[in-house]
Order: sequence, then structure tokens, then C-alpha cells
Amino acid sequence: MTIKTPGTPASKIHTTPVTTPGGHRVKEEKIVVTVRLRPLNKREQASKDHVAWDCLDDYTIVYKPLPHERIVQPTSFTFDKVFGSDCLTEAVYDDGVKSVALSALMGINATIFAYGQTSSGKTYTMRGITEKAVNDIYAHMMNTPERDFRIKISGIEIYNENVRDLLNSESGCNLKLLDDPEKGTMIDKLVEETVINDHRLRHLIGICEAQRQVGETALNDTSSRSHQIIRLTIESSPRESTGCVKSFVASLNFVDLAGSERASQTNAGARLREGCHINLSLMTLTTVIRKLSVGKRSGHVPYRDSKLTRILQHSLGGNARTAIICTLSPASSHVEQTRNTLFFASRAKEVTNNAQVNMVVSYKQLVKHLQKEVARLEAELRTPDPSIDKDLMIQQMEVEIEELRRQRDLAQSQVDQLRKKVEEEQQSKLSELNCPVARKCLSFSGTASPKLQKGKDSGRSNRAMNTMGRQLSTAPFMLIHEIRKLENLQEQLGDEANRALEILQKEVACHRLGNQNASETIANLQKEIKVMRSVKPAPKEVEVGNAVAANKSSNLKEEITRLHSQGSTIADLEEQLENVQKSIDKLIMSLPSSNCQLNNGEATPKSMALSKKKIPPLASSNSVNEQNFIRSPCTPSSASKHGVDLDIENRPPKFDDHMSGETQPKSERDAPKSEDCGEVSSKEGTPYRRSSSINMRKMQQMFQNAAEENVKNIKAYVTELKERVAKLQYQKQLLVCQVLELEANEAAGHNLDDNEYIPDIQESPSSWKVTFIEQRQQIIELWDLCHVSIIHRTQFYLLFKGDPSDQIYIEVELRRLTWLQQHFSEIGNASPAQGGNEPTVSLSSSIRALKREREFLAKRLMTRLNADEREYLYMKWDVPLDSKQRKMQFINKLWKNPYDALHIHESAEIVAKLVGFCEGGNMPKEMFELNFAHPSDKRPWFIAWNQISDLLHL
Ligand SMILES: Nc1ncnc2c1ncn2[C@@H]1O[C@H](COP(=O)(O)OP(=O)(O)OP(=O)(O)O)[C@@H](O)[C@H]1O
Repeated sequence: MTIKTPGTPASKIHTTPVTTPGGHRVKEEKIVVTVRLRPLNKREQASKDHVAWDCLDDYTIVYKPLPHERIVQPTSFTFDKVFGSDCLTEAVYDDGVKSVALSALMGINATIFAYGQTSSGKTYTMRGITEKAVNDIYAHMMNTPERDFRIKISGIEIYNENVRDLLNSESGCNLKLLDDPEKGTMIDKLVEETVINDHRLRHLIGICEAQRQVGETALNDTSSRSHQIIRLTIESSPRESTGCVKSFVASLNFVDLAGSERASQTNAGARLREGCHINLSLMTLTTVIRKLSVGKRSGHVPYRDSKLTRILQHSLGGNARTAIICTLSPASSHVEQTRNTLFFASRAKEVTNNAQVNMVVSYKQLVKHLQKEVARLEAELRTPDPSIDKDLMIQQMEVEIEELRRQRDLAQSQVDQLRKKVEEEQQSKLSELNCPVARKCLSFSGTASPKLQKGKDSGRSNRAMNTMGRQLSTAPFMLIHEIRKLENLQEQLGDEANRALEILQKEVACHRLGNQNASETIANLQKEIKVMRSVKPAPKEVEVGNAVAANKSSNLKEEITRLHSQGSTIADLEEQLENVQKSIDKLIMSLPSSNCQLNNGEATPKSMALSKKKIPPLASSNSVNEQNFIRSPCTPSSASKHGVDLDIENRPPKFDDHMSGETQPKSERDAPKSEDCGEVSSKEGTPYRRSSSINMRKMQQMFQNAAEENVKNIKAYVTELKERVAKLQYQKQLLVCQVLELEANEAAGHNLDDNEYIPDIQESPSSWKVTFIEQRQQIIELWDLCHVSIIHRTQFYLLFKGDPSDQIYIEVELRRLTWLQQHFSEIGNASPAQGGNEPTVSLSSSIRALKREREFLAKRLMTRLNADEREYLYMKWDVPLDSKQRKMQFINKLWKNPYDALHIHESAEIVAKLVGFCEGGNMPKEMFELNFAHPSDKRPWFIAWNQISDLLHL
């Protein structure tokens, strides 16, 4: 990250890394400010004006006073770049704003402003800049065939504080501004047209310019009397084959402001009125810039005082890279205006933005990806393999069918028994409590839960069933396949972690760099890893698609029961990795700094013994994977070992106490002779000797550095493993959703065994919207009833806003909550039995978790909001400013009234800000599953999910 200091030459701007695709990082960066001086125009020449400003060098502009003129004002100004009157727009683009404009291609919002008095050349400059940026954008798209780009354009004009759509003159001339928690300020009914090529884009930009309000002023015959914003939204995603689900989305604004002249310089009448409005919004812009230039904590920033600053809020101190081109008239008659522009520019230099890569790795995309995978597998299943003997296959299938029949009959009789039992229980409970009995919705019986059964005829349930049917017509074998994939991943993680640990142990054991504690730590680590590896291996034959198809529904129960019998393996794995990481931290602490075993450069007996083993320094393994994170300072050849095949990788290390130099790989035998390691004798059977204490010291230092480095690398590696385990955990949850849906289908009597196809009844967009609003309200009410994490509520609320593809998530959330509510009413308010093996979730445990979460959020109030913001919120939410525990009082008011939409919306916005979903007011759609890690690491929602899946016997 580079923070540019005021006046950083623009040449340096290019060296700033534009973005880091693959990482969601916030970059602090000052606004890039450049200045452009135009030549004297005809009017100025005619009135014999003289040039009052001179460009001293590429970064400095100076005032040229008249002879005998007394100057009290500053005469010299420095900027990122200064362009003289002979500079072409091309240079202004290339050296001034290009890097900012092209950030949008990498998912970083970008804005380019032109600011200056009337007739100073704003429109002239912005036209050229926009044209060149469009050229570069399309060139980039052509040169990046591995990504799919989508460009949308909208044109906005702010004229007399009214917002108008330049691409849709019918939408009226005073569009409303709306606050969207995700995207910031939105313009109601603004047309956003997707462009198919650069010609179309240029055409639409032309329309915007033609639509703009232009009038004649005293200084400019065709003066732009409004602010114009041309906004390109650029989305890009990897093409199909990469299997990656990350997309970027960013907006690029080209802003041509109205002139910053004084009212007296414009004509009277309409022009004067325009001037007042223009000045009002530019004054707010100046105030915002002034406030931001003294630091973001300088109190309230009046973005909302004008439509211009409201619309461009992100570009001013928020999530965007911003460049301002200040255009100047060189004429002496405009010295005062020019100086004002330069003061504005100097202020703007001090404003810091926090641009970040807006990466979309969404739940939806992931699901789509999985669905595609399923479709592919399905297709594979349908295409018979000609190499398999058909008769043999038929025979096998007949045997399997017979077996399936047997299992079905057995299952049927169990189901009947179970149903009978449940009905009896229901009867007795009903008579006892006189209240509806909630059944766990994931028993494997054939009956629907009472609530579901009751609502079966209603429109909502039908829709839910249809949706589920659509999603799950292939569910059983798909689930088995997914379970297998999870298990394999889990096993792989265990293996890799184990290998990492082995190396770590060797490092310490071989070089005696660890002390007693370190070896104990290592021993513990290994124990933990062994536990991690004790995952029951998946029967390999299930990988074969046909067999899966044949066994599908009967085996699913077994699979799920087995998955359950592994219990919380993934959660365990995660916890184990947590322990491993803690141990490694401990180990790093225990790494010797001065207590190296080879004291004072003298070889101790231990070190001599070590040398006798002829183990090449720190090259403790010949594993390909291990070499990715283990570096040896003395074996330069290690890098070339990456080509070693996997066979070799899995072999145990060959060195032992009696290993002769002959049996060692040549590169390793030679390694100690390398210059860096000092001269060491390699006579066979003779311990290595130090030839000079200086060399030995050097070597010790090197060993120690490398060992530390290696341990740190392993730590990083374990961190990565943890991330992968988190993803695995997510996939398990996804599976839980799918099982829930499958259950619902079974309960509703959909016979998936017969591959019954449920017609794809697509709701019309408007009816889906109505359903969405209804269902979301139900969800909000259920959240409240079940005391669900407000962080989860916020995230869900902000992510799923009624897009047709949100349907499945809404259904699943509703179903999950319905179950939770039933479960709570079933177990009542009683605390779950402690000490038993059954993990349970109760109303009281949820309330406790929510309380903890509110306490956590109250603490966040101090770090996420400044004093002014807190005060503002306390006042707004009726929390006395001098009351005790006002933070907690305030937090306790959030998400309290499920029936008040505004309250819900504002609560979500505040929680989002506190947990950092919306830096700078913009919440990029991120991977939902990666976000539900609770910031305080308590993860109530996550835990609730685990508990639910455990309760459901998954
Ligand atoms: N760098 C330049 N080189 C040559 N001519 C220029 C330059 N900049 C501006 N001009 C000319 O000056 C005139 C005024 O420029 P322009 O309309 O871009 O000013 P403006 O700042 O947008 O004014 P307004 O705020 O009134 O819209 C135009 O005729 C334009 O061609």
C-alpha cells in the first residue's frame, strides 16, 4: 500500500499497485490532484489580457506578478502534476488520471472530476478523458479473454439541485435519491443501459452530452450550467472453465462540474439563479473537501447538504480512487478565481480515500457452480459407458433393484411404526398441553411436520415445494457425491497438516534449535494431527456414478447417518487446527534467539553429532509440497526439486544415523560445501569440522534464521488450512440445506426415486416480489421470536433483497427458522441438559448468545464510530447522552421492532457498520459463508447451525 504525500509526482502514481485481485483489501490513498492551464482564449486575447500563471516544472504552478504588484497571497502551488497550456488532453489522461480510471477494471470504484471556473476548459478536458478511458477499457477487455466483462452506463445531471436522467428524458427532472445500505445513495428510476460494444457506449455518452443544460454566460457561449456525471458500471467475472466464482464490480464516474465562478460573473436572470444553485452545491463540495482534508475524524461531514456530494459520497473520502483535474484560465483578469481553484485543489490533495476491491464471491454463484457440477455429473450418468458389458450391468442392476426393494420394504415398515408412534405421542401431548406439537422436520419419516402439512395447501407452501422440487430433482445421489467430496477434502487436509507437522518436528529435532518445551509442543501437535486424520475413509465405489444412481435414495439415509456418526469431525478439525496454530505460536516464541546450541561459534558435541548424520542443513524433507513452504538456505538446488513426483513425495525421509555419504543425493552431499555455509570438511566417516569460527557463526545465524522462517511458513500454512476447513464447514451447511429440502419433498410426497419431474413454475417477477416481501417479513418476525444473532439478521437482510435467485435462500431461511421456533416451543424455555453428549440449542442459550453479541457490538461502538457519530445516534435513538451504559442501551434498541420496516433498515445499517460490512457506506456482496464468522469468534449463528444439524442427526 502506498500513501502518497502531497505533491507526489504523477510518475510515481503508476508504481502504486492498482489493485490486488484475489484479496479484499482496503487501500488508503490520497486523492490525485492535477492542474491544467489552458491557452488564452479569443475573448481574453481581444481584451489584451496577459498570462498571469506559469508552470515552473511538472509539479509547480506559480503566479507571475505585474511589475510593482504587491502580493500577499501565496504565489506557488504544488500538485501531483501540472499541465501547461501546450499540453494535450492525452498527456493529462496518461500522466494524470489513467491509473485511477483503469482501477475500475479491477473492481475498484473510481471517479474523475473536472473542477474550475466557467470557460476554464472542464468540458473540453473531460470529453477527451472520457474518450481515452473508453478506448483503454475496451483494449483491456480485448486483451483479457479469460474474463467476461459487462459494462453499463447511466447519465445524471444535477441542475438547480434537481436530478435528471440524461438517458431517459421521460423520467422527469427531479429524481429522488434513496439510501441503499449496500450501494450507498441510489437514484430512483435511473436508467442503466448495458452496452454491447464501444460504439454504443460512445453513442450513449454523446446523448448524455446533448441532453445537458447549456446556456450562454458572460464568459462562455456554451457554458455547462449543470453538473454532469457519466457513470460506467464495470463487472467482470472469470469465464466458465476456470471454476472460480469471484467477480469484480466497480463504478467509474466522469464528473464535469458546473463552473465555480462568482454570481457576478454570470449574467442576470436565469443564469444568476443557476449560479446560486451551482454555487450552493460547489460550496458544499468545498466544505466536504475542507472537512475531509483535516482528517476524517474532524466531525460531521455535510455530504447530505447537496445532491452532488450525496451522490458522490464514496468518491470523497470513501470507497473509491479519485482524481481531480482543476482547469484554469491563465488570464490576469481571472487571477482571483484561478487562485480560489488552486486553494480548492490544495485542500483536495489532503483528502484520503479508502478504496477496496469490490469482489463478489457470492453464495449464489457458488450454488450455481455446484448446480452446474451436478448437471455435468447427471449428464455423465445418462451417457452409458460403452466399455461396460450391458448384460453384466443388467444383472448387477437387477441385484441392486432387489436389494433396493428389500430396503424400501424395511424402511416402509419402520416409517409406519414411527408414524404410529409419533401420532400416539402427538395425541398424548395434545391432550396434555392442549397445544400443537412440533416435530423435528428432519426425521426420515414420510409425514410432513404439522405446520408444513397445515400450510401445504397455501400458496406459499406450494411455491416452496415447487422451488425445492426444481432444485432437488437429483438430490439423493448428488448429496452422496457431495458428502464424499467433503470427506475426501477433510482427509486431504488432515494429511497435509500432518506432513507440515512432521517437517516442523524434524526442523527442531535435527538442529537442536528447540528446547524441551518446543519438543513437547511438537509432540502435542502430532497427537492432534493424528486425531484429525482418524476420519473414516469413504468407500471408493460410491465415486462411480452409475452405482450411486442405482443406490440413491436407500443409501442416502445411511450416508447421512454416517455423516452424523462422524459427528462434528469438521468442527473438530477446525478446533484442532486452532490448537495447532496456538502451539506453533508458542513454538515461535520458544525459538532460541541467543540460546543457540552452538554457543560462541564453537561446535558442541551435539552439533558434531548432527554433522555426523550428514543431514543437509534444514533440508529435512524431499516432499514436493513441503518444499513449497520450507526453504533451506544451504541447498540452492532445493528449488529444482519441485519436479519430484508424488511417489517420492510420500516416501519417508531416507536419512538415518548410519547413512553413508554415498547413498545421499549428490546435491545434498554437496550442500554443506556451499560458500554461504562456511567451509566444512566432508570426509567420509569424519565429523564435519568448522574451519573458522566466523564461518560457523555465520552458519548458525543462517540456520536459526531459516528455522524461524520455516516455522513461520508453517504457521501461515496452517492458517490457510483453517480457511479451507471453514469453507468445508460451509459446504456441509449447504448440504444440510439440501437435506432439509429433500426431506420437505419426501414429506410432501414427491417421489424422487421415480425421478419425478416437478414442473418449473416460474413466478412472474411481480408476484415473486410480493412473495419476497411477505416471506422476508415472516423471517424478520421469526428472527425476533427465536432471538437469532443480529449480525446474521443484518447480513441476510442486506444480501437478499428480492432478486429472483434469492428465492431458495429465503425458503431455506424460513424453513430453518420455522423449525427453530417449533423446536423452542417443544423444549420450552428449559435450558438444555448439560453434560450430555447431545449438543442442543434452546431459547435461553439463544438469548444468552444474543446478549453476548450485543455486548460485543457495544464495544465496537467505540472503535467503529467517532464521538460525533455516536452522539448523533444516541440522540436519534433517544438514548440520554449522559446516561450510564448508554452504549449498551443503544445497542439494545437495535433490531427490536420486527414490524417497523424503517427501524429494521436502520438497525441493519448500524450493525453493518459496526461489524464492517460496509466500509465507506458500501457493502460489496461478499461470500456470505465466509462472512458469518463472528468477529469476536463466538459465531453464534454458525454454532446454531452446527447445533441444528446435530439435532437433525446430520
Ligand atoms: N486546453 C485547451 N486548449 C484549447 N482550448 C481550450 C482548452 N480548454 C478549453 N478550451 C476552449 O475553451 C472554451 C471553454 O471551454 P469549456 O466549455 O470546456 O469550459 P468549461 O470550463 O466547461 O466552462 P463551463 O463551466 O462554462 O461549462 C471552449 O471553446 C474550449 O474549446
